[in-house]
Amino acid sequence: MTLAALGFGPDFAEQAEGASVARISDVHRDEVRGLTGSDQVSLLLPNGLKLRQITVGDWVTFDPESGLIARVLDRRTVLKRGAAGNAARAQLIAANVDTLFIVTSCNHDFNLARLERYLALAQSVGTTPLILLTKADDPAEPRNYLGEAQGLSPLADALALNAHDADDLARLAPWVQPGMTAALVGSSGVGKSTILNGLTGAGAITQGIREDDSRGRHTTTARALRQTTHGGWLIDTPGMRSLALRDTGDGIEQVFADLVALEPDCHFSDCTHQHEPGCAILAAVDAGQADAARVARWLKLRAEDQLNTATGFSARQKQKAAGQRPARKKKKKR
Ligand SMILES: Nc1nc2c(ncn2[C@@H]2O[C@H](COP(=O)(O)OP(=O)(O)OP(=O)(O)O)[C@@H](O)[C@H]2O)c(=O)[nH]1
Ligand SMILES: [Zn+2]
Repeated sequence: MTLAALGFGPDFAEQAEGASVARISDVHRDEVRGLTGSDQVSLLLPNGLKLRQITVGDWVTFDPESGLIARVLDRRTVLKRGAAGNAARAQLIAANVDTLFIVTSCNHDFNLARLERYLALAQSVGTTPLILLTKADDPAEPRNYLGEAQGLSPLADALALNAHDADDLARLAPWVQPGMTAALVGSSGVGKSTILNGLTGAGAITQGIREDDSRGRHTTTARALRQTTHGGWLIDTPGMRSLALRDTGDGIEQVFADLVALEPDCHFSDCTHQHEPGCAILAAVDAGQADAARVARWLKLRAEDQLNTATGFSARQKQKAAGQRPARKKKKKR
């Protein structure tokens, strides 16, 4: 396997300046592992680098003698969420992800608001979203889930599949070719492990570690970078029960671009689109051009993002306040 097949590119090579590099494959409380293309290595954190500052998918330079990490290379993309119990503190989920596989199933898990949340997350970090609807083989479900998911946003496509079916899974091959990285997100029980096992050809070995969490629930806690049979990479992010948005304002604007475009037509510049006279959004709802439920989901998502982002006072906001262009914007254009 080559470094290029692991996703290493000229942007990382330039930063590494010839030092030994590894891609982080596993982050556990007591062990960090990486892949170098030829080896799997055990890595140590230097003083000053905290476990929560690195994540699966990261590229690092390290000392091959000691295994000590020297530096974490600037990420192309990074997925994060509000930490459990404290939404304003960011928790890293995965780095250098090209495609976000947003997994839901054709049953009670299917939830438009949650899908919009994940779409906003994908857009805000510049990863390509793909909605995967599992359990499409369930005969008890007459609802047109695929149609509803495809209708959510022109930014995202959706596929319906049976995660146990090899031919269905083979349709995901274009997103997991050598050098490419996809990450699975979605609620517990929707089929992420089934997709991971199917695409990596692994059985019980990569079944993840099930541990009792504090609430006595069983959740897969292993988060890892695994190679698929197509040569590319897949990151599972199990046990993500909640997804608190922070710092995804850009993504929300893109997912609801049609509504955002109407805002300048509101009579009041600080219109909340809830009761004001002359509101262009309410007018669009009345005229049947906008869906009231979708407008409500948009306002709720935006309020949540603003709250979490403001309390955290992110680096990006600071940059914005200082009149600088956030670095992330530039990267999206590649
Ligand atoms: N019939 C059918 N069953 C599926 C499908 N996908 C997953 N399942 C089943 O649904 C259950 C949950 O699937 P998992 O793959 O463990 O779900 P998960 O998303 O990894 O769940 P966590 O590890 O808790 O995050 C298992 O019993 C799977 O066999 C599908 O497409 N069709
Ligand atoms: Zn308005």
